Amino acid sequence: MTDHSIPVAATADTNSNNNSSLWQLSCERLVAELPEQQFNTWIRPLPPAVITDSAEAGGLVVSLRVPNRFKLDWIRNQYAGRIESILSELAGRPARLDLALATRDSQARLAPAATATPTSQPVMAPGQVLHNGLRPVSINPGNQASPTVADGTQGGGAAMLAQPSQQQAQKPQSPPQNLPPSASRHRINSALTFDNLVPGRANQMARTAALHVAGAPGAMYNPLFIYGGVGLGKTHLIHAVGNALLKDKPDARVLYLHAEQFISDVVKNYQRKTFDELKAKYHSLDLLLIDDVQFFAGKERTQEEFFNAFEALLAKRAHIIMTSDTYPKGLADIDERLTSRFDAGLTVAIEPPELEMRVAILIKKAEAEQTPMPEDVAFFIAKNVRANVRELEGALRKVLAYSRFSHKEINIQLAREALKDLLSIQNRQISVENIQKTVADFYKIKIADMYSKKRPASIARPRQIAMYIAKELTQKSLPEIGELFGGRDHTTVLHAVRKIGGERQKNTELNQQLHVLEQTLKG
Ligand SMILES: Nc1ncnc2c1ncn2[C@@H]1O[C@H](COP(=O)(O)OP(=O)(O)OP(=O)(O)O)[C@@H](O)[C@H]1O
Repeated sequence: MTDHSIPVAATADTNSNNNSSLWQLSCERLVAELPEQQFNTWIRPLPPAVITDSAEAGGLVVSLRVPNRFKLDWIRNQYAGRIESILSELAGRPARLDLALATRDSQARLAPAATATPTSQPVMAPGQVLHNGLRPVSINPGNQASPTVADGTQGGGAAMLAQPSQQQAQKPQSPPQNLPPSASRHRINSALTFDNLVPGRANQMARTAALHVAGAPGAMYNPLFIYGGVGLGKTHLIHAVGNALLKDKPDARVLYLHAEQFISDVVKNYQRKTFDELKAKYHSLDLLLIDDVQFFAGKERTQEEFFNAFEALLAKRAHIIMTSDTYPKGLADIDERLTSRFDAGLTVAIEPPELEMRVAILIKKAEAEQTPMPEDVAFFIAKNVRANVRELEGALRKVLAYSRFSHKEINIQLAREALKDLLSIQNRQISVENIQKTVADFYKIKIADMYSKKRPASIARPRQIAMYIAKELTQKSLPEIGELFGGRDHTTVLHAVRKIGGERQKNTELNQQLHVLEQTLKG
């Protein structure tokens, strides 16, 4: 069902090549990063990954099959996070690793990573698409996941990536376990609901608006435009709306799709000259949930077709919810007649979650894995992993795997060990000095002005922004920060933190600048 390849390819060959070269490129990065012996022991012997694009997972699902339990635990524990971030970076989309034991059948086809041929050796049958929703398979090593089979009737990239294995090709295809029978039609991931979306200040407005739409689509807030940085729960939220509406009205015509799927639909229909089909598909919906519309940038034909669908849907009071990494006016290379329409309903941001919300998310996610998480450990992780919820999940996964692998109970010491790479990277990168330099560069002031007593707004404001970021991204206390800003009083720092934090909620441009600065600092 989630059927396009990486990035959007038209032929089976291109898909396989993209698939394989993405994995090869990641291996090249790992060769450069890891000590030779580690790479040769753990990574080189792996068969090439099978990479599919999964709307449910909100990005790429990278399926790696490992020959034994020991290796599985070790790779999951030591390398999974890094492999995911390399692949995400290379593909320009979130990538999630689905690690599992190789079946006997697939073992026969294991080939060393470094000798991967341009065509991958996938472990799936044609028409099968890896489905792991957003439930990380890797949290549960008891799950010896041969990939769950999802509906592949839409055909397309992922199906074309796969080569049949005798045994699997004969298996009857059953619907994925955690999706309702209609899910393939709606492309909604039933695992992403309001129930398991932790509320907090960071998503308050977006969640409230989304609940409203789910209860009365077509009424208020149409279109609803949700924006925010990576991994903050935008995809989760719009799936939640779809699930809530379908629970109430199972016959509602709802469709979730990633913007790239719309692009690839336009391309397909353009080639086949079947625009009526495109219209029939999109113009008849009651609720369209479309993720990452920033991907429409520079795609004129797509923008035109989306404009038509948009107008048709609004005219019949169908609801449209979009997500993006930036607010409508900040979208580059998208026609203004579209961006102004995006802004015509309600535009809301999702912010990075604050500490308490991060703790609540960790506890909830651990509960879902039937592993109680001591509160002090949740605080420890939440204090150290601030970037976004996806990273928080990654850290949780590491801690759980480490505990399981080492047969030790979860406590702060264990979490510290499990996350030591991550912690050392953070400590290295985010110092107050680094923040001062980055902010000074960004606003084109001298670094010395961070410590000076100068008061013109062009200097005082960046200084306040740097203080705010220092409080957000470091463990320093207010007096310590004040000291590092030319011996200022802690009340000055508190004033800056409150002022910039408050403005951030209302001022989209400032919010955007802060996102850029935070991402830069987090590397
Ligand atoms: N408030 C929350 N409560 C529980 N889980 C959350 C919350 N916010 C995000 N998540 C989880 O974090 C992960 C990333 O969320 P999601 O994919 O929705 O992010 P996104 O904003 O769409 O990111 P991207 O822009 O990279 O696609 C998902 O597993 C999601 O379930």
